[in-house]
Amino acid sequence: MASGEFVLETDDLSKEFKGFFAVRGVNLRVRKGDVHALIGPNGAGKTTVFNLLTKFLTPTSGRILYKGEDITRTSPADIARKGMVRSFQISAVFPHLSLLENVRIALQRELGTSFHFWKSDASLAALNDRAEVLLDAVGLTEFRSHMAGDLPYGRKRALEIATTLALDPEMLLLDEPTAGMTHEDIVRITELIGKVAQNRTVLMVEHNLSVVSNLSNIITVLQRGEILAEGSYDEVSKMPEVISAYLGTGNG
Ligand SMILES: Nc1ncnc2c1ncn2[C@@H]1O[C@H](COP(=O)(O)OP(=O)(O)OP(=O)(O)O)[C@@H](O)[C@H]1O
Repeated sequence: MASGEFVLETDDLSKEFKGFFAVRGVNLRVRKGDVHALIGPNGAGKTTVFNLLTKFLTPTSGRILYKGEDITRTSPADIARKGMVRSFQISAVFPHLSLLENVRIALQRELGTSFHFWKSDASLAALNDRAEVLLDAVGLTEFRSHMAGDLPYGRKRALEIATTLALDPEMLLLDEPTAGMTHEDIVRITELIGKVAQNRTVLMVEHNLSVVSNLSNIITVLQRGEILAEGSYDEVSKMPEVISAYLGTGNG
């Protein structure tokens, strides 16, 4: 169904690697305003689905719709322009520039600025103000003059979120946002995602189930490339088929 209710939909999406279906017949429906998590045991196909949605991979068959529009063959850059942005991969952090400069560059990129426009002092000041607001939103104001490369890992990811937010995406795709983080960083980034999700739609692949239960209102569980279950965390975590998939004893 291509209605306004769903921001992102897949229609019988499949990806085959030399006879092996990493993703098979997936019909994903991401509702506007939801924080939707994609979970599943190792090898379930989460990363492949994510890469299909963000156009890092081409589907073997099926369609992807963004706000009702077929984007199956649209380039990642064009999709970003339509408002769907993948964090952590797209937004490069420049290690030898300060945090403020990193966010400013992202803002300039978003605006597709002509050089001349930004030559005026007023527009440069406006850019600085917006960069400060974004740094504040991710809790990095006190580090604004530090070089990005000097930041610890968790804060670097927060900076990446700030540069992603500079694009003002309607829909944010997060690929394992807490991977490799310390407990303290996880708490901080979870809070941050909760905050930035307030006026957007978020789809995230996440291994940490406590992060999933804290943040997402709907969860799709994948197993062997197919959707096994869907529902709230409370619902899916009680389903015997989900429990057995996670215990590695499920036979589908
Ligand atoms: N490029 C590829 N060529 C061949 N097989 C692949 C390729 N990419 C993924 N696969 C296979 O597809 C299946 C799904 O992989 P995928 O990485 O999507 O799973 P995942 O759910 O993200 O797993 P994990 O939790 O371990 O990251 C796996 O069996 C994997 O070996």
